[in-house]
Amino acid sequence: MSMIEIDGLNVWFGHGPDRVDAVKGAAFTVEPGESFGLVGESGSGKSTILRAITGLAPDWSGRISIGGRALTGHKRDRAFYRQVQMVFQDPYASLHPRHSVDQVLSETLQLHGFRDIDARVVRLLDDVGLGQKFRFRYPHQLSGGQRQRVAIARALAGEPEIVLLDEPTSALDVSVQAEILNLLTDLREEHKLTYLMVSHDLPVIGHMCDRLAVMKDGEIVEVMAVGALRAMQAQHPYSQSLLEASIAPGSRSA
Ligand SMILES: Nc1ncnc2c1ncn2[C@@H]1O[C@H](COP(=O)(O)OP(=O)(O)OP(=O)(O)O)[C@@H](O)[C@H]1O
Repeated sequence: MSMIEIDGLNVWFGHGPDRVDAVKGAAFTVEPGESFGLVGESGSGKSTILRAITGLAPDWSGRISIGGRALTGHKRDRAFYRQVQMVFQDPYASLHPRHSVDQVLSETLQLHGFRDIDARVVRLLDDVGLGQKFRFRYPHQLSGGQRQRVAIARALAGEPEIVLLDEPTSALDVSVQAEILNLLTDLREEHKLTYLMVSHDLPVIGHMCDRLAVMKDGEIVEVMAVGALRAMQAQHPYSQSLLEASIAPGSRSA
C-alpha cells in the first residue's frame, strides 16, 4: 500500500471568471520510506498539492489517500496530524516570536498527548542537532538554520510517518542549506519517514529524493526516478529544459 496516493487531483481557487485552476489531473504515489519531489517553476502548482493534502486548499476533486485512508473535504482530524506534519519555507514566519524553543516543543508534545515532555524535548533537540543550550532561547536569538531546526523538531514531535516539506531551505543562506538538507536526509533514515518535498531547485530535489514529478502550469508532465535525472534522461521537453537550465553555469538558485 502506498503511503500517499494522489489520483486525478484538481485544485482550484475562486469562482466563475476569477477561478484559477492551480492543479489539473495530478497523479502520483509515494511509497513508505520514499522521498518524492515536486519540481517546477513558480506558480506551477507544487505548493497547492501540499495545501490540498493538509486541508489548506478547500476546493479540490479527485483522490488523496494517506496510508490507505481517503481524505475528504478540508477538515483534517487529530489522527491526520499525528501521521502527517509539514515544514514550511520560512522559519521566521512559522515560529511565534514570544515563545521559547522549550515552549514550542512542550506545547506541541502536550497537544499530541505525550506525558514524558521533558525527556522528549531533550531528545528532539538532540535529534535536530541543537544542544540543550538552545532550549530556553527565543526565535530572535537563533540563526535562520537554527530556527528551521526548531521547526523540524516541532514537526517530528508527534512521531509522524509523513513529512511534507515546502521549500524547506530556500529562505536560508546558501551556506546552511546543505546542512539542513543533510539533517533531513539523516532524519528520514533514523525515523523511517516518508517525504513529499516541493522545490523549484532541481539539484536540491536530485540530492534529497528517490523520484520526482515535474510540474508545469498545474499539470504533472513527467514522473521520473532521480537516477534518470542524474543521467540527463528526461522524456518530456519541459523536463529536459529544466535539467539543462539547472546545469548551466550560474543557474543554481537558493
Ligand atoms: N489562495 C490562492 N488564491 C488564488 N490563487 C492562488 C492561491 N494560491 C495559489 N494560487 C495560484 O495557484 C497557482 C499555483 O500556485 P502554487 O503556489 O501552488 O505554485 P508553486 O508551484 O508552488 O509556486 P511557488 O513556488 O511560487 O509557490 C498560481 O497561479 C497561484 O497564483
